[in-house]
Amino acid sequence: MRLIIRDDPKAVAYYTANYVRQRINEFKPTRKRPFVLGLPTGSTPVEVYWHLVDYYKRGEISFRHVITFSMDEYVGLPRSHPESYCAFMRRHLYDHINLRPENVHMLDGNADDLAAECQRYEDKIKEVGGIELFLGGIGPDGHIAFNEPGSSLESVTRVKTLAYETVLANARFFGGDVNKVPKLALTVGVGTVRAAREVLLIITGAHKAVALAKCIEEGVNHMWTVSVVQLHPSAMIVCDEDATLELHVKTVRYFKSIEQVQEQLIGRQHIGLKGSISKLASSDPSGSFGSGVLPPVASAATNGSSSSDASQSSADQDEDGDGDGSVSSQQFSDDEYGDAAPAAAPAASTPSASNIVADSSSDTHGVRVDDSIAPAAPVGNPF
Ligand SMILES: O=P(O)(O)OC[C@H]1O[C@](O)(CO)[C@@H](O)[C@@H]1O
Repeated sequence: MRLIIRDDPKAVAYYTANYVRQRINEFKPTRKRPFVLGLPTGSTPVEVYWHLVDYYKRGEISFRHVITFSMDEYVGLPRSHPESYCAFMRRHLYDHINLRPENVHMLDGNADDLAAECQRYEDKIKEVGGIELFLGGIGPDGHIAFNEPGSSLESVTRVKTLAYETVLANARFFGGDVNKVPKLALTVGVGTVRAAREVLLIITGAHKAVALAKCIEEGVNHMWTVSVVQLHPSAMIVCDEDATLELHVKTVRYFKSIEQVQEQLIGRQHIGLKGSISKLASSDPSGSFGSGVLPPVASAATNGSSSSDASQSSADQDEDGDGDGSVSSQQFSDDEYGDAAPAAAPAASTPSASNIVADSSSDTHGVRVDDSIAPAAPVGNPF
């Protein structure tokens, strides 16, 4: 497992969005070989989504051949309700990028047969070849998706009763009224997340510090379902300093030093995704640590790829999947099948990462944008 520690939630979002962009672009998805992405709701990923929207609008990424699966959904809440996870995903991401509607998968918490709906979801994930990257958040009680304490670590998509702690935590989205928070949800299982080829968790805030400590410093335990990432061969947690408050100093130093040593010994340019290493830095032919003084971890502004190295911009993706290489930027914006993908929101209503303001009192999952450029947030007609 890798633990990436950044100063604050903004830097966490920036790192994570860059990582997702690089993973998708490096994968070079095609129609025949799409990139399958699992996505969370909650306040933590909001700024990640706005960065991704921003990258899409700048032509640095395409979602044309990306298939998404949302992690969970409340039971019984109409999809048109602003706090349904369907509405949330549309508001913050889906309505602003070029995902094909048929590639967007969400659980239906109003299905007549909830068990059948969960089975349908699992079947669909298998049908598309499994999830390549599962982006996840956690609750303060250490749940991943809505897999509350005590969930089977082998669980798959199912109906779950929410823990009181989760209901309390989510009451802020329902005017602070716990009675308005749905008590049941559909959620992918712990096993569903584990089956993904890569898991990336974002954890911010002091209120999640105990959960992070349980996840990293103690054993795999169904009472802290996030701890299952210890068993995953390709898992990464990106957290902020506040979330490390309950970790031992030694643990924090250890994970920070890994990043620093790698940068000094290998060089940022030689460290690929998933921590892969192409070669050692030529500036240190002896392979030694030199003076032993480690360079500081770079700030968020220099982390990840720059827009110019956008890991083979999405324009490099082979649109028809026949392996014949790149497409032009014109092809990039066309819809080859005429089945108009969700149009990008007009510039005036586009969320911009640079305009994001922390606002824990807002009802927009703790983040708001300058009203003059806030997304129109069309909600209602679910995919
Ligand atoms: O990011 P927040 O607002 O703390 O919420 C995290 C929550 O969102 C979820 O992703 C629910 O979908 C859970 O993992 C967790 O309960």
